[in-house]
Amino acid sequence: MKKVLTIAGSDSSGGAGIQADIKTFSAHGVFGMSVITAVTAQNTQGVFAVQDIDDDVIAKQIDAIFQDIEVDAVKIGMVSQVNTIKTIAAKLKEYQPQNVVLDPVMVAKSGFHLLNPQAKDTLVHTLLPLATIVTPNIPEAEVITEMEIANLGDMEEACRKIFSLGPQSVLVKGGHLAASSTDVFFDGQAFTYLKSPRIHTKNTHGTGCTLSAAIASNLGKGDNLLEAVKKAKEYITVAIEHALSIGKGVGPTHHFYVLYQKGGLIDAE
Ligand SMILES: Nc1ncnc2c1ncn2[C@@H]1O[C@H](COP(=O)(O)OP(=O)(O)O)[C@@H](O)[C@H]1O
Ligand SMILES: Cc1ncc(COP(=O)(O)OP(=O)(O)O)c(N)n1
Repeated sequence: MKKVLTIAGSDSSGGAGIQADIKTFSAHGVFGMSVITAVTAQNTQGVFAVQDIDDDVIAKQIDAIFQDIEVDAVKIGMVSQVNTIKTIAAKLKEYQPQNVVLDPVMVAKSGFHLLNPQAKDTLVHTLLPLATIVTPNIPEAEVITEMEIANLGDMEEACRKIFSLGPQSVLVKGGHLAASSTDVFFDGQAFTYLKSPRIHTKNTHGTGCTLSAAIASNLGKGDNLLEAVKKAKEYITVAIEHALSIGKGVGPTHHFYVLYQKGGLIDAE
């Protein structure tokens, strides 16, 4: 079985962060592991408190996994502090995992800052160059590139600018566009538009986490970058179509547990 690690924050309500990642990994038939960077008190209405985990405990979680288990892909989500980011970057350089998906989480949909604004430059200059793929949403891409993004042409330009910072590829996500939900993928050679119908739902908590965890799962299973991104886009579209009206606010995406079919276990390589 392929083994995929998420390095991210905990969402107590289970819609985003570590919890969304592990659900996504299970739905993809890969074995999920976690390094927790922060604990949030969060629900469908907002984020109410954050406790960052000490750097040495983050480092020891990473060591515990890599010194024992072969890791096929890593997904990185919420990493709020400068020292957290530096610790993770040092460990990635030490263990050299094959596939690194970086979701540069900055602000939750509720408006809460999950990245300390002072840590932005460290994230951009220390973690981005280590990523196989980086997956900013439009507001995050705007912060990284210091440009406004209003349409697909702007998303292409942002992809180029982010690519020049060192990752192997870039996916600018279109969930914050008004009219469509087209994501733009760039691998340094060509642009690919990943289109999906705009789903009219308020329940989109955890969409970015789910998408990046799905990409990591697919890369861990051996897909090339474009295949991994295309399949992940299909997965998130279905997960949003079946999003759950849980709680009083923005409900979470729904994950499908497809491991058991017709009474048997499907091949979960
Ligand atoms: N209403 C929607 N309908 C269809 N796809 C959506 C919708 N909202 C988000 N998505 C998709 O979900 C994925 C995550 O995007 P986005 O919501 O922009 O990320 P984030 O959660 O980081 O803000 C993207 O593939 C995006 O196109
Ligand atoms: C602990 C934690 N990590 C990341 C996020 C952001 O998740 P995202 O998928 O971008 O979805 P929204 O929260 O913005 O709906 C989070 N909220 N919590």
